[in-house]
Amino acid sequence: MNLFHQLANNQLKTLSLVVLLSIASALLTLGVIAFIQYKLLNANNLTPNVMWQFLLLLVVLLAIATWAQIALHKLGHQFVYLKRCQLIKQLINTDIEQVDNIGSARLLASLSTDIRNVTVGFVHLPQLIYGVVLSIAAMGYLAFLSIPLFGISLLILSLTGLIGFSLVSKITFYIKQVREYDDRLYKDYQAIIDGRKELTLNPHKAKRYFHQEFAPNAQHYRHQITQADTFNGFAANIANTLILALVGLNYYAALGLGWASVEVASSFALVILFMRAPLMTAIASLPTLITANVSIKKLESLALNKNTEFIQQQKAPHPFKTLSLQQVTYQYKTDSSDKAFQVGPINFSIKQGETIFIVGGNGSGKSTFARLLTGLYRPHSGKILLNGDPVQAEQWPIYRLQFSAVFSDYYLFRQIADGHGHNIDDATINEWLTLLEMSHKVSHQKGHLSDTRYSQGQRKRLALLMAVMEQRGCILLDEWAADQDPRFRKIFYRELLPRLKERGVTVIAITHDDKYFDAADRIFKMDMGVLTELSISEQQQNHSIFSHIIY
Ligand SMILES: Nc1ncnc2c1ncn2[C@@H]1O[C@H](COP(=O)(O)OP(=O)(O)OP(=O)(O)O)[C@@H](O)[C@H]1O
Repeated sequence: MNLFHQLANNQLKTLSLVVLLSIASALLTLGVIAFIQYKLLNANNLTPNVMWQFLLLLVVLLAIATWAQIALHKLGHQFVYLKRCQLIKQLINTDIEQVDNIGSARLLASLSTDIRNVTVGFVHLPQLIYGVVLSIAAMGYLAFLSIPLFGISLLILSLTGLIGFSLVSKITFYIKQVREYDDRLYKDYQAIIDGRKELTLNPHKAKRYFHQEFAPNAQHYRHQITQADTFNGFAANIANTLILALVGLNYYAALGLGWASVEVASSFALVILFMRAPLMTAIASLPTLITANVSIKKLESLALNKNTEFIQQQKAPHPFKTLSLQQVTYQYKTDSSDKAFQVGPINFSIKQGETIFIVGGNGSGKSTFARLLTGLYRPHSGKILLNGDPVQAEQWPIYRLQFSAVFSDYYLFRQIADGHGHNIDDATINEWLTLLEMSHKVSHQKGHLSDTRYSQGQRKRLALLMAVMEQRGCILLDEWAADQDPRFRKIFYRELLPRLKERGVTVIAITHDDKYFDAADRIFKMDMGVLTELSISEQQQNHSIFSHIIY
């Protein structure tokens, strides 16, 4: 079983202890039955001494059973904790292209649903282990009591197992479907939460979304889970009926056919009835265990990076001096027959301290180029040379350390840290908060911003603060000024960019602000994935000519 494999690989010692304790607990349970049978059912034996022995047996059983349960619960929760940490580290180490392919809804579904399913599976694992161990031990005891009656029991229990097995494959099928619909429901939740403004303004659209998207998915989910539960209930009822049939058959074989004495038949009935409850609980726990297994497979299907360690920087990267892209191409994957968008072949060279503007129409490939340049996407062909040396496959994590960025879909963290993850001194943070005209609004303590709930323009200023604080050689800004008011836009182009240049920082800014094109040392134009540098004369012409060239 997959769940068991993973557990065994991770926690072999504790798992062995838990299995031993479960066996001991099951054997002790049978010992209690045998004790009742041989000592308490005999009036001559009923002395205080025997009762003390009985009490001692019960106390030992209680202690061992409790120990087994606690050990297994601890083991299960420890496994889930480790799995959760491992998954997050894998996600951090996974290429952004793969993360984009999976999509945030599917990832969130896995991080919440799959982890929860695995947890629930573990909570039920003790019941399964206990039920199976007790049944095996009970069968051994039955064989000891009477071989012919044991033969009948084995036959009936094998039949139960066979029917159960065929039902389990059906239950597994439906549970897999349920998990697929979980993904779809997460997508719907995300659309409804992210699109809440649009849906609030247009209740008809909300109603349509509900009926056409959400409700069918929720109904399919309900259908599949009902099927899974129905088959599981059927499996439990069949097991229950066959066990009761076994009791009747046992009496028939003993008394009707004379295969055993009435005492042996009664002992048989007692053991079988005693075994019934744990066995039924074990069967009832099967769907949760199947679900946990489906979830583990689902987590594996995300194909996250196997590396569960944070990428360690062996040595500091060489300071950025020159960067050059030679014949670099990148093409998106496509599911449809449409030709996927491609950028390149791109030839692009820059030097430290230059201020570069990238201009181009919507969808021309500027943001794709930004991801390629910063190493988030890897070229499909061509070479990237840093300080004259080609970047090798294993060097991408080090290469990325040259850049900090504010992408158009940036995320604003509260932690302020330099490029090595260390705290920044307050004076440097305050200097930039003042330059960004945010010092009256934001405070910070121990490397944390007091808040991040500001206007779009203000949040972007804080994102720029974070990028500058990283103190990397090259800052990439994707339409940073688009959310700024005209006054601050001017400050950005006329004061902040020159200040960064003075400090030797290379700035690559994607922009549509033709009014400030003179703030750039060089301007590149992206058009349908092709990047070309504008000549000096083109750069010196007024912005109306730019609008003609670019748009
Ligand atoms: N994840 C993706 N999968 C497939 N194609 C994509 C993906 N992201 C972008 N594209 C395609 O790449 C093209 C370029 O997108 P990109 O975001 O680079 O343009 P842009 O120049 O930054 O546009 P804008 O100015 O509107 O931000 C788009 O037309 C789109 O078709």
